[in-house]
Amino acid sequence: MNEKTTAELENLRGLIDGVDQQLIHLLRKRLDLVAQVGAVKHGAGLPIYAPQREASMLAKRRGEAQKMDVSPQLIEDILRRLMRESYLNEKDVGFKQVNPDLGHVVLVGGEGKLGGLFAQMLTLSGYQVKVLDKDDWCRATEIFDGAGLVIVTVPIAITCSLIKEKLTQLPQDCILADLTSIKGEPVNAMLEAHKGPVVGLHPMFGPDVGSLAKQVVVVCHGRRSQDYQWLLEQIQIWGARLVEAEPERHDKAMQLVQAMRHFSSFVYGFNLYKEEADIESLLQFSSPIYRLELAMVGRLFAQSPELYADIIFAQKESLKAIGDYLDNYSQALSLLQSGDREAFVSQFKEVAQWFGDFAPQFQRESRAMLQSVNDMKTD
Ligand SMILES: C=C(O[C@@H]1C=C(C(=O)O)C=C[C@H]1O)C(=O)O
Repeated sequence: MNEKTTAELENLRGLIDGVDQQLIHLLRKRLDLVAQVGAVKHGAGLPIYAPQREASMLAKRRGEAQKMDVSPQLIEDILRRLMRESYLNEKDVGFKQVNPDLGHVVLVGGEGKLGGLFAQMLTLSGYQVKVLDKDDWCRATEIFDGAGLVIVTVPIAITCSLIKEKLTQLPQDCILADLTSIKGEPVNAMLEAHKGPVVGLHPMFGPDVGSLAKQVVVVCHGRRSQDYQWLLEQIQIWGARLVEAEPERHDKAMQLVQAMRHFSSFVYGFNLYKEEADIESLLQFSSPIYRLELAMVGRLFAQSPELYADIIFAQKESLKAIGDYLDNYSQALSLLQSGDREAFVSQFKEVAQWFGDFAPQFQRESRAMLQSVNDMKTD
């Protein structure tokens, strides 16, 4: 590089640094305004997450960006990231308490990660939370006395027996709820053990989400839904979206969404291990989609084997879904073995047609994810 180029670059880079510094000031200003919105909403008992405001704001900013020859997608990406920050900051002000007259809440298994998240959200909403974990059963009568809500969040394998054996003497009008990732058997066990209000919940996210905004919680109604309506409202104030489902329909979906999905991620990792793959060099050669796939598989092995065993072994019907997958794999493999390229292409088209509009939708969604995977690269 000659001196002139160096000087020119230095000058321009100095100007860019200045713009970036202004951005930090603007970000600070925006965070302060959002905090004020948070305080107003908290006072009025409104959830922070306001999807309609977001949609109309994004539409306006996209239009304005376009007029200034700035990519609409760029401003949308930036604003979405900023809005995520807004939800995280909500924890500083706490949440409206929908039912101030409720007695205390007991979290059975509250020392687990998901239990911990619910304990935190309930405490931030003004409820008194007591945790009952493995070693506390000797004090159970005292802990349950006066409880308005009991939430069971123990490993799936022991959920039903624990409910049937240990939760039969709860206060009459106390709400009994669970967070188990299957719903049929736990909801039945709760209905059997307790004659008061019962509701099954399944948070469709892990305990490491920073905020519940936009997350989904499945609700399976048990009994006396008017008595736990406030709890559903409370969860919505945390920003989550509720999806009501019959336990059977939920459990059937879980055979694919959880058991089959996690099991095939497990097999993917198992196969890499058996093949003695060199992850370092695979990463070097990987396209962003492959890296994303490795991230999905790798994160499984960063978590508890017991948790995944619980999820995969939860329903014996999942064996059928997983067996079907193996059959379909073999069938597709035989296409390959027969060298019938035409047949493969026509099978591909048939599946693509079945995906319909979802296929291009998933392509758009993954494009954004792949770009952020690429942004994360540092070497
Ligand atoms: C700040 C608000 O709350 C949330 C955060 C937003 C933001 O960061 O711009 C927009 C909408 C809400 O989801 C608001 O309602 O204006």
